[in-house]
Parts: sequence; C-alpha cells; structure tokens
Amino acid sequence: MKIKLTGLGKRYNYDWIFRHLTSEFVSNKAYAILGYNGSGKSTFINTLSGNLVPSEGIIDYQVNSKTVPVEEVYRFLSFSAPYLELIEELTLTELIQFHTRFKPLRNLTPNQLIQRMYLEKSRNKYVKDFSSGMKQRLKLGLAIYTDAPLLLLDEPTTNLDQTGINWYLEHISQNQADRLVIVCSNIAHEYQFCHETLDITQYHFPK
Ligand SMILES: Nc1ncnc2c1ncn2[C@@H]1O[C@H](COP(=O)(O)OP(=O)(O)OP(=O)(O)O)[C@@H](O)[C@H]1O
Repeated sequence: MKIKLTGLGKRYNYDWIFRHLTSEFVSNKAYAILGYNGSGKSTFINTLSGNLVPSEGIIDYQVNSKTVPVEEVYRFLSFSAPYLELIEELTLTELIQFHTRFKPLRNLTPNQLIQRMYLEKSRNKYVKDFSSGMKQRLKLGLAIYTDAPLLLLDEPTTNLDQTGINWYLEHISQNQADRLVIVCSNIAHEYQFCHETLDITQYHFPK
C-alpha cells in the first residue's frame, strides 16, 4: 500500500484547514499525524480515507503497485476513531459476525479475537452495555485485527486506562508489519511505535 499526496488541501467554507501538503506514506511504516486540538488531524485522516473530498491537490492510492480509485479505497482500510460508532444493538458475538461478513480478520477466528480483547465474559452482552473502555478496546481490536493493508487510527487510547493502553501498544506493534499504519494523536504514548511524524500545523499557513 502506498499513498502519495501532491499539493493536498482541505477547506471548510473559506477556512483552509491544511494546504500545500505533499507527502508519501508506504507499507511497513507507521506514521503519526500530530497537532493540537482542532488543528486538522481528523480532517486530514478523513480526507485520506476517502470520507472527505479534498478541496485541492491529488491523492494517489496504490495497492500492489496498482492505482486504486478513491471510491474503492474503503475496501483496503480499517479505521478506528471516536466518531465512528459501533452497532450498539448487537451483542459482541453478533457484531464480530456482522463485521466479518464485509471484511475478514487477520488469520484468527472471532473467538480468538474475543480472547485477545479480553472480552470473553462479554461475548453475549449488548455493545450498548459495554463500558467506554470496553467499547474502545473493541473498536481497536476490530481495526487492528481486520485484514486490511491500511490501518487508520484516530486518538486510539481515548477512554483506555493504563492496562488498556499497554494492551493497545502490544497489539499494534505485533500487527504493523506488511501494512501502512497512520495514527492521529497528540499524546506521545499513542504513537511511540511510529517511524515518522507529520505535524499538520506546518500546513496551516499557505505560502
Ligand atoms: N464539518 C465541518 N465544517 C466546518 N468546520 C469543521 C468541520 N469539521 C471540522 N471543522 C473544523 O476544522 C478544524 C479542524 O478540526 P479537526 O477535527 O480536524 O481537528 P483535530 O486536530 O482532529 O482535533 P482534535 O485533536 O480535537 O480531535 C476545527 O477548527 C474544526 O472546527
């Protein structure tokens, strides 16, 4: 997986959030997108994922050296973010079954995933009855263990306690090979495994 950005910019109405952004992201590397609250990290990652349309510039996606059109990119990514909701009306087992109808897991069964998330006791519990930390572990577990070459994480340790943070760091580091990982964050421990950083605030002021 490779994503090449050329002169990328995004604005809401008359406000440019970022502009003149040229960069490249490649597989087997993890990148941290940094910046203070409201600086544009989520806007950037949602532009990369194809959820938002860029206001200017080009995004070139390549999978196995073949160009992929933006409307197909969703097939190659898994994405966890505070604003992406789980289906709360399903039990944990039902949710994983539903999820895997669209995207397979990375060489593990739904039961193994439940074990890795330490959610065995909650397999028949409705997601709406999960604690906020359990929901976050579920979001991250589904994202990390979905078999997708592009893994996008926005504020991954939201609602996690120290045990949850350690769990996230262990599982992300075990599952970052052979894929492209992009993490939006302003908390150092969330992106300590990343190889490169991109400070979105550097693209605030157009030259
Ligand atoms: N749909 C929208 N319409 C207009 N402005 C928006 C919209 N979405 C975000 N913004 C604005 O874009 C700016 C960047 O927001 P964004 O959520 O990308 O920042 P962020 O760096 O991810 O913030 P945080 O760290 O708080 O999550 C903010 O000023 C925000 O108010």
